[in-house]
Amino acid sequence: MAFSRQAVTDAVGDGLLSFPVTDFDAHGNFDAASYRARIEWLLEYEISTLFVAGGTGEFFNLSLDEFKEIVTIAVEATNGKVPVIASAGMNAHLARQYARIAEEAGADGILLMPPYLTECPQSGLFEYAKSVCDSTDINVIYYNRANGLMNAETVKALADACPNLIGFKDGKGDIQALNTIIKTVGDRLVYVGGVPTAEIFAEAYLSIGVNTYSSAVFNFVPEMAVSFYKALRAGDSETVARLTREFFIPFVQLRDTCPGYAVSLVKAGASLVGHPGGNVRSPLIMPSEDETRVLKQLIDGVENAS
Ligand SMILES: O=C([O-])C(=O)C[C@H](O)[C@@H](O)C(=O)[O-]
Repeated sequence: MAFSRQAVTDAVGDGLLSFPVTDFDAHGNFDAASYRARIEWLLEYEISTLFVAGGTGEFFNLSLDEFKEIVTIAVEATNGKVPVIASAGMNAHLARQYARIAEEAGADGILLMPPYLTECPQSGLFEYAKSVCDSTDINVIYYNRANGLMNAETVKALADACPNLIGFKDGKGDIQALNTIIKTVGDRLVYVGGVPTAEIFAEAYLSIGVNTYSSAVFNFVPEMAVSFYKALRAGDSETVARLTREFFIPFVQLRDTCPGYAVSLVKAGASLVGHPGGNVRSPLIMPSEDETRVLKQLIDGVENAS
């Protein structure tokens, strides 16, 4: 852990958050050299925190050994420039193992994913998250998504019980529920916008006090992603509206044609801009040639405009 708890909290709560894809070679194996080069490239841009092996990094498709290598490389390549957060999840037992690996590799925290597959009562979600928080000294950010949605009372109880819980990442986009959580728990936690293609929600997030979001498109249009974030925070609504119209709305339309494209299109985009990371692993699939052509036009559009 290279940063103090306060420094990690500040970084996660203010600035653009990068969620790199994970590099695979032509045989589908983790490609360490390519991944290291990707992290070094992304660090040339203005980001506040690096979240490795996240959803966009195909956490759900990685072995424990690959996870360990990914976190180790990310910590080395980042070299204390920004905090590194790695994921943890699947079930409480495995999540504690991921947290231990992340901590030993020098990560500053974990993004705790919802439990795998099963429906969960609020008290069970509380126990799941608390057992992981209790097992580690590093910071924890809970990812509120899918079957793991917590209500305001559960988040509040968790924040009271776990001093190392520093943040709450929304992955649902239910503004009423998120606003209730923020107003109930207050500034004890930092709040992160984290729906797929979070930029499409960024204005709504900001209006209720969520200053940061995870950017997957930062993987292939980093300059534009940083410009969008800066325009948002500076109140430049004209730039925000233009980029939303010209890039994010058509991107989200393409994304919504196939489940999993929030990740697959990002991998395709990385290849298109000369930073290939191989193909996604199943159960995800890569976009077709026609879809990749549409994506290329969107990328060319923002690159020509900047
Ligand atoms: O784990 C992840 O990759 C994410 O939380 C989500 C993405 O970065 C999402 O916000 C996006 O697609 O922009």
